Amino acid sequence: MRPGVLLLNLGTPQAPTRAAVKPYLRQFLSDPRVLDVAAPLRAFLGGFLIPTVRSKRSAQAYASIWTDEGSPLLVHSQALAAALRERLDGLQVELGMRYGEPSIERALAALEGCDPIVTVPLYPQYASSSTGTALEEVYRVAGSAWNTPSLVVVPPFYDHPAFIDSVATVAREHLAGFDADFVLFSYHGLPERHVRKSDPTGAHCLADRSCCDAIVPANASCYRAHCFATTRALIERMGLDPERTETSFQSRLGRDPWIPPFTDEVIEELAGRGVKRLAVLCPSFVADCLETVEEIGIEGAHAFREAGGEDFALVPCINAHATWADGLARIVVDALPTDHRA
Ligand SMILES: C=CC1=C(C)c2cc3[nH]c(cc4nc(cc5[nH]c(cc1n2)c(C)c5CCC(=O)O)C(CCC(=O)O)=C4C)c(C)c3C=C
Ligand SMILES: [Fe+2]
Ligand SMILES: [Fe+2]
Repeated sequence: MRPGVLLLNLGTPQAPTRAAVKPYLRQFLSDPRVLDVAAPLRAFLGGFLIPTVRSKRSAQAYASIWTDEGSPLLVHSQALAAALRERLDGLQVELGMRYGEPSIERALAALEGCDPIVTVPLYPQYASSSTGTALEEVYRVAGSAWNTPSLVVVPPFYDHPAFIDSVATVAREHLAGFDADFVLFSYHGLPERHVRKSDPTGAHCLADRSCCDAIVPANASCYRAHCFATTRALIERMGLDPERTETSFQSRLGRDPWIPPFTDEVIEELAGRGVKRLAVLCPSFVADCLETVEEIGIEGAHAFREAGGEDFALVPCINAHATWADGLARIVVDALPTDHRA
């Protein structure tokens, strides 16, 4: 049988309007892997309160980044799927979004008859609220078919050379002529509780400041450990002075403790410490989206200048850059059973 490829990403509203953002937030925040509280509380917070309160501001933020082709996350993810199709002659490549359209169900229906299906969660670092929930949906849908396909799942690629090279290449191209005096690696944040839950020993993650200094069995699925591993690999690959870099976490939501330090606070502190030319990379996002373009590129840049900084450069995500499309094509081919490789 012929193999297929399923790219997974988060999903995005259909339009930058309150009417479209509200059901998107409702679906997203009703996910027990995202809001991991008792079901009645989740139904109230995620199914009603947060979408109601947040949808107006969120729709305005989406409107500020929307393109003629649509939401950046969807546009870049579709471009990556197309670039992969070109490189994987003969393989069917479909994009499935965890929330909204094109859904995982629709993508798997389009891949009917393909076997195996190489499944690629487009998240470099593992989190239950990103990779975990997308894979749970793939297993549910694929598992309900009469002829269940074989699935080959590409593992988190947080320090894979193809990913690290791509981020470094885009950064080098984008920062040519920008003499950064500090580089910030800003990752999507996560509640601390989620980090602790990913530790099978229950004793390692967040127990002390060095828990993410290396990947060990206890933090093999720890999002924070994966993020720090990405930072270490990028510092080395980009030849940066570690003293002129920092890792921080953005986009926190709600009142639970999220993993520090927080990007918005770090950006202001850096300006206060005399950093003038700040470059920011967002290596937990493979595709540019609300969290990179608006939160960092608009809000972060504004906050940095208000606090005394001079120049701010947001490095774009790897999107459908040729280096990344080449690298991902290699990752897919390497994941195929040997009798399917060209
Ligand atoms: C990079 C991986 C991601 C993790 C891990 C993640 C966890 C997580 N997110 C929320 C809440 C929100 N995230 C939102 C947007 C958003 N999140 C990711 C990725 C991860 N989230 C992306 C790529 C995007 C952008 C989507 C787009 O359309 O561009 C939003 C919606 C936007 C907003 O209103 O701010 C929310 C809400 C939680 C609670 C969480 C972990 C528990
Ligand atoms: Fe998120
Ligand atoms: Fe950890």
